[in-house]
Amino acid sequence: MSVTSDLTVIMKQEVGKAAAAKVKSDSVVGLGTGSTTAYAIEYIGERLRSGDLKNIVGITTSFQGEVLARKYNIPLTTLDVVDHIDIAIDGADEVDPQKNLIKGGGAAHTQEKLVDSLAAQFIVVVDSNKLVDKLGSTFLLPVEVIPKAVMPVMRRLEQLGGKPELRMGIRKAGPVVTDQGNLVIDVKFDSIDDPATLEMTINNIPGVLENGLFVGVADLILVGEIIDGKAVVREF
Ligand SMILES: O=C(CO)[C@H](O)[C@H](O)COP(=O)(O)O
Repeated sequence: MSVTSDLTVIMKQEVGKAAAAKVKSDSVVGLGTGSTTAYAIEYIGERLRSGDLKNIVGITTSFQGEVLARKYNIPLTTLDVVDHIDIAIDGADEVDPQKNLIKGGGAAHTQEKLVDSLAAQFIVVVDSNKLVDKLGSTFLLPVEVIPKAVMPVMRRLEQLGGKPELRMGIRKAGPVVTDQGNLVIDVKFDSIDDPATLEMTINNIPGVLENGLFVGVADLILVGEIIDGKAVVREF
């Protein structure tokens, strides 16, 4: 492992721990997806085990989150059963200064947007590499589509100025299939000037389930940074 990736892991751990510390007893907790949120889930599990945290239930956003929640003995519920979520913790692929996000690096953005946007407080956990001045600078925008809609949606995304490509699996011959059984198109936009409009425009294309722009959803961003060789967590 390189020095850079070691530091990234430390930032992710610290920010996950800081988010887990914000969970209160007797609450419903949205559990996001990704390697940073995985640390938050682990630390929530540790707090439950030590007795520091009591009587919480989690709502997961992916198969990955469900496996982790079970591993750390976090009781789970669903949106069929509860009518509110007190706090949600989730990662992001890009965060802009207005707290708008690109998500979906793990192809889980549809369930993530459902859970994160219902939470009274949505906390985003990222390392400092995820901060950008403008969304779309470093990461492609994920769009979940039903399988039959791939080609028409790609053509429409091109008309909108994007360069779409179907997400292919790593160590899998074929496309990535989401937890809902759909496919993901990743789109490069040279410049996302108006994320709110683009989010709505893409979601209006027939066959699109959800895209990875999260505009006006996040309440608090926790950023893991390395300062003078030490991991610190900054909030904004
Ligand atoms: O949106 C997501 C999954 O769909 C993740 O939260 C996002 O990709 C960040 O993941 P990581 O913390 O592993 O960098």
